[in-house]
Amino acid sequence: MSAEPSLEHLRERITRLDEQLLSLLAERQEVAVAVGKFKMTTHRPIRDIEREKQLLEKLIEKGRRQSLDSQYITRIFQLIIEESVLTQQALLQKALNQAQENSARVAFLGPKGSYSHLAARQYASRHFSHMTEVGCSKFGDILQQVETGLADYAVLPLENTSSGSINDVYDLLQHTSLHIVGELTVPIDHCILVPADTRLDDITTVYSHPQPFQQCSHFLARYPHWKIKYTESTAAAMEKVAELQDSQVVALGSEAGGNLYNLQVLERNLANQQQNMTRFIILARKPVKVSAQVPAKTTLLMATGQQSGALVDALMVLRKYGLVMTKLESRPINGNPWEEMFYLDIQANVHAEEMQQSLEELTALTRFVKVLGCYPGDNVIPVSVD
Ligand SMILES: C=C(O[C@@H]1C=C(C(=O)O)C=C[C@H]1O)C(=O)O
Repeated sequence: MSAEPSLEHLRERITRLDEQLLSLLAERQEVAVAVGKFKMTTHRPIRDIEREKQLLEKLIEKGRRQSLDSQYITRIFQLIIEESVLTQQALLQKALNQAQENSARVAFLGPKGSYSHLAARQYASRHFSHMTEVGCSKFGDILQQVETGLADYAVLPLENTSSGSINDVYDLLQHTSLHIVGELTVPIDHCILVPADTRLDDITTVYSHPQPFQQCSHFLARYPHWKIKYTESTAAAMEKVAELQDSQVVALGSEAGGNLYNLQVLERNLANQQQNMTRFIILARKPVKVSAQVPAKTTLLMATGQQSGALVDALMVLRKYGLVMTKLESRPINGNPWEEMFYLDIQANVHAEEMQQSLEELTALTRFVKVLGCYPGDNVIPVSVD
């Protein structure tokens, strides 16, 4: 009689396989770094879409023969390739900017566990071997820490796919002396975090930052009796809920953050948009050079005159030079009622000929233009095979 393998035995096998996967991922990443070094000396672009397509095609084919779903293979390898591309980008950037920082002081919103904290950690893991965390309680303080030299980098959320632009941050950018040196897009999965066993119907009070409340407004509309309490960050909400230990009082925030406060997930994936993501920017006192081998983004701040068609005229300059604008945002100018400041993200390196020509023409055409920063784009658009 052959005995069925025990659950324990099966789980041991899974654990061993996961460890092997991990070692293989680390080995692949090492090879990607070697490829990055090769590209550095041969001046080849980091991304090779054709190679990625061929890889994926073969993997899907081989996977199919082993009964693995093509969507599953695609998702996994898109993620692996993204990590490989971003690691190579960071390598080139470090060499170009002769960055010798092994350690950096990074300022972000909130105590440990906030989304900004998770973003800061993610950025630091790719760029520095050690990060000193500088948690701040206000967006303005984050910039000030770096402006005054108490920190080296500022991490700020700029826009979210559910709630749109974060206006307070845009307004602060008008007055900062710092430069944008990087961007980072982080998936945001809002969860109801609880200190003890509870049911949704038993909840009376929810703590969080205004942003998650906005991003989860459809879900929250189902529980109109819940009392909404604002905190300065999601981490501050978790801290509060962990301290109160009342099963009727919960926080809205990330699972990873909740783990740090021993809170459990009662409900997840609560944002209005299925793909809820926040784009963060990284700022420093000195601008960075962006290698011509990596995709660059340039962010401009611009005030046009108020004559008819002033904005159209400015945008026509971009069209003339074939520049792609990925974002246009307008914000009021403090003290000048009804006047607007425009923020433009352009897919180009500030040193590219067409960008320099555009800047020259925009300077002549508008009241004010300032380059807020030129930085490597982190949006690695995944290849797919149809
Ligand atoms: C590793 C390389 O760099 C990039 C990353 C790839 C990968 O991780 O498989 C494939 C192609 C490139 O876009 C490479 O060129 O081979």
